[in-house]
Amino acid sequence: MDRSTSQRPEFWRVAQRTCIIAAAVDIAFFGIFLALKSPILAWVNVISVMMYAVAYYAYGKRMNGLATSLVWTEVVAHAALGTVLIGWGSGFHYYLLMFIPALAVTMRGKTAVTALMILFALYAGLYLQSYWHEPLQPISANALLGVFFFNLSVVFAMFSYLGFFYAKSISSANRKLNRLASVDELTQLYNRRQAKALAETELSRADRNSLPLSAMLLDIDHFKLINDVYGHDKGDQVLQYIAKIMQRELRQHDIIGRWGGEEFMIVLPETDLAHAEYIGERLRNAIGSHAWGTDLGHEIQITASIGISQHKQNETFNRLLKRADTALYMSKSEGRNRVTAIQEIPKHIANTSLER
Ligand SMILES: Nc1nc2c(ncn2[C@@H]2O[C@H](COP(=O)(O)OP(=O)(O)OP(=O)(O)O)[C@@H](O)[C@H]2O)c(=O)[nH]1
Repeated sequence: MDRSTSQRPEFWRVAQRTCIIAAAVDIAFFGIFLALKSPILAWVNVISVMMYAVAYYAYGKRMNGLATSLVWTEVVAHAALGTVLIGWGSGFHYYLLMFIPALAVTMRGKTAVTALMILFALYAGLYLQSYWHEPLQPISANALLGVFFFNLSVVFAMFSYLGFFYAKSISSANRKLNRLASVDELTQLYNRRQAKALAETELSRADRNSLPLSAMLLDIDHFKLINDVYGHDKGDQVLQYIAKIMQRELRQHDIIGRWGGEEFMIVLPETDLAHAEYIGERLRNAIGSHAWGTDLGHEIQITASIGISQHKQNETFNRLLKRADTALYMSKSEGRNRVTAIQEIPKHIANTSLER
């Protein structure tokens, strides 16, 4: 039927649920029209209930096209018969209006415009028919008023239900999009863009409140070797598990982001250099002491190198990160599996063109 809803099973679940509501309304109508001595309309409702039962079953079996056609046929036929038999004042035509949002949401472009025009023609045609012709089976004015309010209430309730459903789908789609835009799929940590944005917010907060803050870069040692020897999947598993270790070892409000392939960036608010170094050691130990089993049946040693620096009042995030990066470079060049915390870039490194 459409492209937009084909990937949204919840849409079809709502359509299926609507069949139950509609069938319940038709059962009520069966009683009402028998009481009003309108047997034709009463038995029309029995056929409607049967159609909704088949549509419900078809939605359950994912025969969405068939189910939707049945619902369409029932609503159009019911609205037309109700209007022709007891008049426009019955309010049966309101049910047709429920197709406006349904069509606009589920169809696209010319198909949607054509379907909406057909719906308009049907609605206007029904009005003109009742304008030019008297109802075939009129009921008393009071009964007509009762039927009108019943129909109005049902349509009101269904519109509200659909409105809440569409609003819920939009906000859940937005949440998914935001998540996709800010989270790294493999590790479920913040991606680089989001980690940087959050880090910059924390930096301003630290500046405003004169609080210490440290940044840490953590890079897995010889990761290429892990991929080469044990395969890319094993490499992915290692990245995922290291993300878990970091989440376990760090505080809730620390920012952990995947900065690049096998490199992670961590911002530790309200943490000075000495304390950040202690946390870095704790992380390094947790990674190094973990039993990393392999499919080959033996364990491998995985280690990480860490570089840390503390934020200076009013400096940019890039400057802070540059020092943490230099510290990481020092950890790597001094043999890896170590933590280096610096507050100034050593002269002998500053004088060389360090580009990592
Ligand atoms: N499995 C996996 N590997 C990745 C991913 N992203 C990057 N890598 C790999 O990470 C490796 C990084 O290699 P290098 O930059 O040479 O670093 P290294 O081998 O860890 O060496 P040192 O950092 O110097 O200890 C490369 O082989 C990348 O292909 C990923 O998402 N999954």
